[in-house]
Amino acid sequence: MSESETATENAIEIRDVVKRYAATKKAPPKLALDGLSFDVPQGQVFGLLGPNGAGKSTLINIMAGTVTKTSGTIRIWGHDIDRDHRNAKLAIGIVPQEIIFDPFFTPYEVLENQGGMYGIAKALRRSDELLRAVRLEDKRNAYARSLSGGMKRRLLIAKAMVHSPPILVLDEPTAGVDVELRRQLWDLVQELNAEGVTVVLTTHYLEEAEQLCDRIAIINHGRLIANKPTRELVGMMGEKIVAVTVDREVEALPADPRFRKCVKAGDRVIEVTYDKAEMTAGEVLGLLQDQGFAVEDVSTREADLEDVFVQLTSAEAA
Ligand SMILES: Nc1ncnc2c1ncn2[C@@H]1O[C@H](COP(=O)(O)OP(=O)(O)OP(=O)(O)O)[C@@H](O)[C@H]1O
Repeated sequence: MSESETATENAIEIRDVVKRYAATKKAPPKLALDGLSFDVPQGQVFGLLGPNGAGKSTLINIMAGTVTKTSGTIRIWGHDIDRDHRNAKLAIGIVPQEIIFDPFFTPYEVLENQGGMYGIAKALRRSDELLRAVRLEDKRNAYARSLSGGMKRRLLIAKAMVHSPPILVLDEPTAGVDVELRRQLWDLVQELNAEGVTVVLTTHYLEEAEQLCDRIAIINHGRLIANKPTRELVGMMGEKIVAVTVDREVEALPADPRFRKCVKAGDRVIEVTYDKAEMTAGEVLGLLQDQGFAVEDVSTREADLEDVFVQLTSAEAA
């Protein structure tokens, strides 16, 4: 971080941001962001979630300077992206969704070129250090086109960190990446965060958000519908789910006013969602038995982020 940079408690402040895409021949105008406001506190791993088309990429592209917002303000590390574009840009590193490299550059050259673009003197560049950080030192001089998909993603992260920004934004960092590689990328994100980098990521994998993020904001139709510490969000519903295997095929589902949800989760499996404050798993089983089901097996789980996400986004759609 250079001395000219102003630290604030929030790494990013988003206020009343609206983005309206103009109509094209093929599509009508689209309100992609509808007055979005939230803060990303410094030092956190912050998850930005939402269904397809919610507006996540639009927001990231506005921060990256590739999409112009219609109105509202964004401050990055205290710098307004319109009035102090240069410092705002220096404070953030963005890893885009698509992987684009010139196939004939080596990882080392990709990082050196990026350093040059930021005007970093050759002696001050950290290309080799970054290659080590993303475990690509042995690919230093290979053509970018010969790297695997996961290696390319790691190189993109190194590229976004060339100017040592205090904030790193990753748009779908693990989309289409296998499980082992996903874990490697998670480790990398956690290492960077432990070194003090504030990380913002969008993801479709709710498990990823639940494991990595300190705080999660959910957007839907360009509006904020939740913004809470992950643990609070997951615990929000206080719901529990009990899956009961019964002795025969389920034809008619049992009913009780206290069941939040009751669904058939297999030929002989009934899944009941209930509120821990209202009833216990034992009472659910008792009710099932009263209604003529003999219980063969039972498993329970707490509601997870996926349940919260489905509930919040479907409530909005209703
Ligand atoms: N250049 C554009 N012109 C017109 N409409 C656009 C443009 N880019 C995005 N949109 C529309 O704006 C809305 C938000 O899109 P955006 O890509 O920001 O969503 P997203 O949350 O990132 O979704 P995904 O997870 O699928 O990338 C969508 O309805 C999309 O079709």
